[in-house]
Amino acid sequence: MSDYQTFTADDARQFALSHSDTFRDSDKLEAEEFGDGNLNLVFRVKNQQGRSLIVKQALPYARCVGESWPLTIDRARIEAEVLLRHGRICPEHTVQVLHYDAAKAAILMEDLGQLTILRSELVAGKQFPRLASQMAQYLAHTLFHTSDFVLNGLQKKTEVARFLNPELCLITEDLFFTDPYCNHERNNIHQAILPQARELWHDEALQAEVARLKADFLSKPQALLHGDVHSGSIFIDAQQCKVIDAEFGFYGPIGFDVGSLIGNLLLNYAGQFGLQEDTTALEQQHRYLLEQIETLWQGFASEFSQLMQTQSKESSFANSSYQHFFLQQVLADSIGYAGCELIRRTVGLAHVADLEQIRNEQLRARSERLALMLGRQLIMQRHSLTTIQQLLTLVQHQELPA
Ligand SMILES: Nc1ncnc2c1ncn2[C@@H]1O[C@H](COP(=O)(O)OP(=O)(O)O)[C@@H](O)[C@H]1O
Ligand SMILES: CSC[C@H]1O[C@H](OP(=O)(O)O)[C@H](O)[C@@H]1O
Repeated sequence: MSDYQTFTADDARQFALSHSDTFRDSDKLEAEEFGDGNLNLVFRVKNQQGRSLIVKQALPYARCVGESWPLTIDRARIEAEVLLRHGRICPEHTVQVLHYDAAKAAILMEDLGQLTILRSELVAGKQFPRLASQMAQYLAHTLFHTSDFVLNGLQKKTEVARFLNPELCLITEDLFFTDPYCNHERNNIHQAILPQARELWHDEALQAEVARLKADFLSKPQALLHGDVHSGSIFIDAQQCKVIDAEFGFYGPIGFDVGSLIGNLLLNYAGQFGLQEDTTALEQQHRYLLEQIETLWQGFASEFSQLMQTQSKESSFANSSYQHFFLQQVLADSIGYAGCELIRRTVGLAHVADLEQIRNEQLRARSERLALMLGRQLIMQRHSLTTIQQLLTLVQHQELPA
C-alpha cells in the first residue's frame, strides 16, 4: 500500500489526464467527488467541452461506516478485472474500464451520466420496456462464458483463485445470510416491524433453508458473478442498459446474480404499495414489474439454453437432460437468493430507497412486512416453484399485510 493515498479532486484530475486520450494537457479540468455508494470514492472529471470520465477509488475502509470498518483495497482490482472480463463478453451492457492502477486502487472508466440509475427511476414509477431482455442477455452471456460449459478445469481453477475475493464475500455472507436471522448489532430495523424481524430470529425452518443457500454461496463456483446486481448498479435509459460496480465479483452460484435482480424488482413491487397513491398507476407499475421478472427469466433461460446447446466446450455437459436439470437448479437458486435479498434489504444493514422513500410510516411498515413475507415464501418454496409463472402467481396472490 506504499503508493496509496486517498485521492483529492486534484489527484483524480491528474489520474484521468495521465491515463486516457480523452483530455489534453491544455484542458482546464474540473473534478468533483459525488459518490453515493456504500464503499468508495467516485469522481467526475470534466473538460470545458463537456467531455467527462469517472475515477473510482477504493478506500481502505467502508465509506458508509468509516475507518472502524477496514476493508481491502484489492476490491478495486476485482472490480476492474470483473468488468474487463464481462466487458469482453458483453460490451453492450458493461461499463467500459479504461485503466486500472493497482497501487492507487483506482479505476478510470467511461462516464454513464447520460443514463440514470435504475433504482431512482423505479422509485419514481418509471418503466423501461427493454430492461429485462437486456439484463437477460447480460446475465446469460457473462455467466455462461465464465462457467464450466466453456472453461476447462485448469482455466476455471486459475480463474476461481484469481477472484477469491474473501473480504467482500464475507460481507455478503454476513449481511445476506447471517445478520437478518439473529439480533445482530449491524441490523437496521424500523420499530414498527420489530415483531416481524423477531420472528426471523426464531424461525428455525427458515434458518435451515437460508443455511443451504449460504452453503451454496460458499461452495458452488459455477461462474464469475458480478456479485451485487441490484438496481443501484444498473444505468439505464429507453435504449441502453449498462452495469457498474462489480467489486463483489467472485466465482459463485449463477442464481445469486439472477436472484439479486429479481429480488430488487420485487423490493420495488412491495415498495410501490407505499410509493404510489394512484390505484391505476399502482396496478400498471405492478404489471410492468411482474412482466419484467417473467421476461428476465424466460430471456435468460432461453439464451443460456441456446448457448449450452451450441457452445458447450465440455462434452459431458452437452447432454440435454443435464442442461435441463442445470437450468432448473439455477431457477430454484435464483428464487431463494431473491428471497434473501428481500429480507436483508428490509431488516439488515443496507436498505433501499424503494422502501426508505415511503414517507408515511404505516405504509412503509406494510410494504416492509410484505417484503419479509415474500422473502420467506420464496426461500421456503423455491424447490416447488418450478416455473417463473408459479413465482408470479405466488406474488400476485400474496395478501397485503396490515
Ligand atoms: N461509470 C459511471 N458513470 C457515471 N456515474 C457513475 C459511474 N460509476 C459510478 N457512478 C456514480 O457513483 C455512484 C456510486 O458508484 P458505485 O460504483 O455504486 O459505488 P460504490 O462501490 O461505493 O457502491 C453511482 O450511484 C453513480 O451515481
Ligand atoms: C457495507 S456494504 C453494504 C452493501 O453495499 C453494497 O452495495 P453498494 O455499495 O453497491 O450500494 C452491497 O450490496 C453490500 O451488501
